[in-house]
This record gives sequence, structure tokens and C-alpha cells, in this order.
Amino acid sequence: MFLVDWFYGILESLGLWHKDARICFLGLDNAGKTTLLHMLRFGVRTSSLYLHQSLVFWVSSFVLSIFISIMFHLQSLKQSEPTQQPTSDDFSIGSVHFTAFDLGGHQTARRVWKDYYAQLDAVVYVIDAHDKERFAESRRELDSLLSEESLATVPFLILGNKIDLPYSASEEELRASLGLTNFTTGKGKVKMYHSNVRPMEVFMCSIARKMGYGEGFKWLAQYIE
Ligand SMILES: Nc1nc2c(ncn2[C@@H]2O[C@H](COP(=O)(O)OP(=O)(O)OP(=O)(O)O)[C@@H](O)[C@H]2O)c(=O)[nH]1
Repeated sequence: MFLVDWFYGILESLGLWHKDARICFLGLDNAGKTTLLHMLRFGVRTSSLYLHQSLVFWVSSFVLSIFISIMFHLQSLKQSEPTQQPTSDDFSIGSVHFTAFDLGGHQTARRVWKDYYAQLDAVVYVIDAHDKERFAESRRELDSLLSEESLATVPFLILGNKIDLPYSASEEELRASLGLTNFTTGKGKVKMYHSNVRPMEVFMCSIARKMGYGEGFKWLAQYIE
């Protein structure tokens, strides 16, 4: 029921139909990008527009579930493997079609980010809010993205992930650590259509617990034409 409410909440908030958008998920390795990509896909494939894809998906899932359960037994205590190669996927929220790229956060993957810059409508930058030792590294990567000329007007949704873990950074702590304290543009509906300022905001979330990122996407959707 929660998933259905969340799904229709996203639909209602968008108010955009037959528009295309390309969103890139970026961040250090282990931030939660792949998990987010999967969460969003599973949340939207129930749309009637994708009914046939759902059927294919569920039949495939049934066949694969046997294999996956065997693999799960073998790797039950192992964390998800880092993304080795850039991957992309498509998903939709209502009639808004998103192309999402999960490029991984490793040195080699970071070099590939630039290949996608020219095509983007939005960046979702994911940070592990529990891994404070890597805030400086994450800030360097974010600063580098923000200084890219080709991304100068691209909206940035910054997700502080893993707030379900104890001792995770607060929103204020994360903003300060990333040097964003006075640079975000405001939550809610902030009109910036005739401004040269890039929309940018921080939302704290737990992707694994399906908390917080929905609000972030609702915020982002208002800046996607
Ligand atoms: N506690 C907690 N763990 C999470 C959350 N989101 C993701 N994780 C875990 O964090 C680990 C890394 O998640 P991934 O989605 O693989 O991270 P990634 O950013 O895609 O990493 P790369 O593929 O290496 O670039 C996995 O073990 C996830 O289960 C969260 O909200 N809370």
C-alpha cells in the first residue's frame, strides 16, 4: 500500500506528460546509486503504459528467482559488488521518461562521466551520509561536476543516503562538509525559469528503506521541461 501511495504521489506531483528527461546518477562508489536505480525501476514499472514490460519482467523474474536464490545462499553475507562498467537503464515516472546512468564511482568510471554531460537534464548526486571519512573526497568530485561548463544550468539533486544507519550525518553537517551551506536554491516550489542560477538542493534519505528520495525527485521534476 505504501508503494502504491508513493507511486501515485510521484505521478501527481509531476504534472508533466510526454516529456523526455535524462538523469545521471553520480557519486562515489558504495553511495547507493545502483540501489536507487533499482528502487525507482520497481516503483514505476506498474504503470499501465508499461504493462507488457511488467509481464515480461515478472515472468523473467520468476525464472531468474531460482538462480538468484541459489546465488543468495552462496553470497548471503556479501555486500553488493561495486559497479565495474558504466551501465544505463530506462524508467518512467508517469509519462515522464527518464534515462538513468549508473556509472560507478571508481576512478575509471569517473573518467566516463564526461561522455554523458552533453545529454543531461538533471544530475542526482548520491552521498553515503554515514561514511564521513569520504566526505572530502565526495566534495572534490561534486565541486568538479559543479564547475563543468556543460553542466552549468543542469539541476542537481543531492541525496544524503543511509540515514537509517546510526551516527549518519545530519543534513546541516552534510551541507557544511560539502560546502553547500549557502549555495542551495530552496526546497518546495521555487521558480527559477528565468534565472541563470542552477537549481540545487540537498535531501536526506534512506534508499534501502524507501525514505526521503521521493521528495527529492518531486523537487527535481519541477525543473525538468
Ligand atoms: N544502510 C543502508 N545501506 C544502503 C542504503 N542504500 C544502499 N545501501 C547499501 O550500500 C551498498 C552500496 O550500494 P550500491 O547501490 O551498490 O552503491 P553504488 O553507489 O552503486 O556503488 P558502485 O556500484 O560501487 O558505484 C550496498 O551494500 C547497499 O545495500 C541505505 O539507504 N541504507
